[in-house]
Amino acid sequence: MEHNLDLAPIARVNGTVALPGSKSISNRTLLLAALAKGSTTVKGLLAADDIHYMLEALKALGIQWEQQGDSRDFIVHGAAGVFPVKAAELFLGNAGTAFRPLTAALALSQGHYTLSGVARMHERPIGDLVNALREAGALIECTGVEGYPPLAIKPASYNGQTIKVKGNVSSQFLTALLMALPLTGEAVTIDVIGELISKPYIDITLKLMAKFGVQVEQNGWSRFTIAAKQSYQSPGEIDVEGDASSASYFLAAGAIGGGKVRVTGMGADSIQGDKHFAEALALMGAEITWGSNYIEAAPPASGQLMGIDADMNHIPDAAMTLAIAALFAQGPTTLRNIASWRVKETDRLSAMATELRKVGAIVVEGEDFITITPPDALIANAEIDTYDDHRMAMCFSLVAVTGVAVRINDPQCTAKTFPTYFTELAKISV
Ligand SMILES: O=C(O)C1=C[C@@H](OP(=O)(O)O)[C@@H](O)[C@H](O)C1
Ligand SMILES: C=C(OP(=O)(O)O)C(=O)O
Repeated sequence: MEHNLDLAPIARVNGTVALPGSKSISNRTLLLAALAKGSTTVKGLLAADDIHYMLEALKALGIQWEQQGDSRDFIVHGAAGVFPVKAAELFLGNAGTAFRPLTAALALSQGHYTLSGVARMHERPIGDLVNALREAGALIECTGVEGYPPLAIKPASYNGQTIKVKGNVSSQFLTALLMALPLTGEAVTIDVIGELISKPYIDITLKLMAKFGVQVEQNGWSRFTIAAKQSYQSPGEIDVEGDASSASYFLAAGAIGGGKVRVTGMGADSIQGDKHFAEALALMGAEITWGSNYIEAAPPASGQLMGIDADMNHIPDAAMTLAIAALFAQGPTTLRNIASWRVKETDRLSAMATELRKVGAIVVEGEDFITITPPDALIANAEIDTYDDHRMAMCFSLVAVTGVAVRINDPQCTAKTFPTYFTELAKISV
């Protein structure tokens, strides 16, 4: 089903948005709860495609879980490190946070498993994770193109005391190893080869593992050591924070759109790196107010956002939102160190450059950076393609917040992480 959404100019935004659950925390928590001893109540789970794929995969692997009525609270009955089902075919859409961690956990699970996804998932690299696991004895076949999904996993004896993994394509490979390796019960050291990208996502992984009773000794960003004989134990109950990447659209709307916008469900105490998006917005001049469980954004006192030149490696998802805020800033904005954009839901560097030009921006697309010079006046009624990328749809909706009409093609792609996005945007549009 493809259609488009015409967004009329939004004169002003104002109000509060209760954020949906964090994608990164939801999928990690589900997997850890499934691998733990005991039952875990997961409160405030995100309702979106990426989490649906993880839930269905866990069910196919024999993990029992129940939703509590119509709420977003789920009880997951952990299987103490062993998936009960020893042969399964899993379909994981385009959910990196399901695909990568499940690959590692299943490679250590002594069964026959296949993992596949949508066409784009089969273009997203996974070779660095597959090779790290193979060196430790895992039997994993790339059944299409080497280095990419789909994957077929067979039972194998595992023998890795030291595992090396490259860190420069996706941090999800290290996250996957960290979450899975305690299943072996052996002491293991993970060495990260080369620069690690997207570091704050590793913090989320380690903090959630600790909640489930597994400690990792961290030596900078290059060595992680897991002591022997640790196993996941249910913490009883876990609250999923609001999604900090989803927050970025509303905070940017507040900075651009003439009113105050507050997001609740995560704030200064959040374990998500994307909370730092608010600092980048402050650098552009926005008025930001932090609470322990909320962030609020309003336009600069001067009324004019300023362009910035900044490294965005720590917040690759929320950084896309800054590319749109740049349209309303004075002077150019350069977002650097974002090569990973090319291997996400689409080639985001190329997609962003193409669509920003449609609204009149002058854009330089580098291998790992983008420079956006805003036009004097945005072109109205641009027809924005979204490339099956939820973040492209959510980002470009903000064009309407400056009072310029815009058409968003295939807006339903927000279902990956935020199916109710456009309803929430309408609620703060006044
Ligand atoms: O671990 C995670 O939850 C994520 C890590 C990031 O990916 P990379 O490490 O591939 O940059 C991010 O873009 C993705 O949306 C979620
Ligand atoms: C990169 C993203 O997703 P994934 O978890 O599939 O990598 C994203 O949500 O922007």
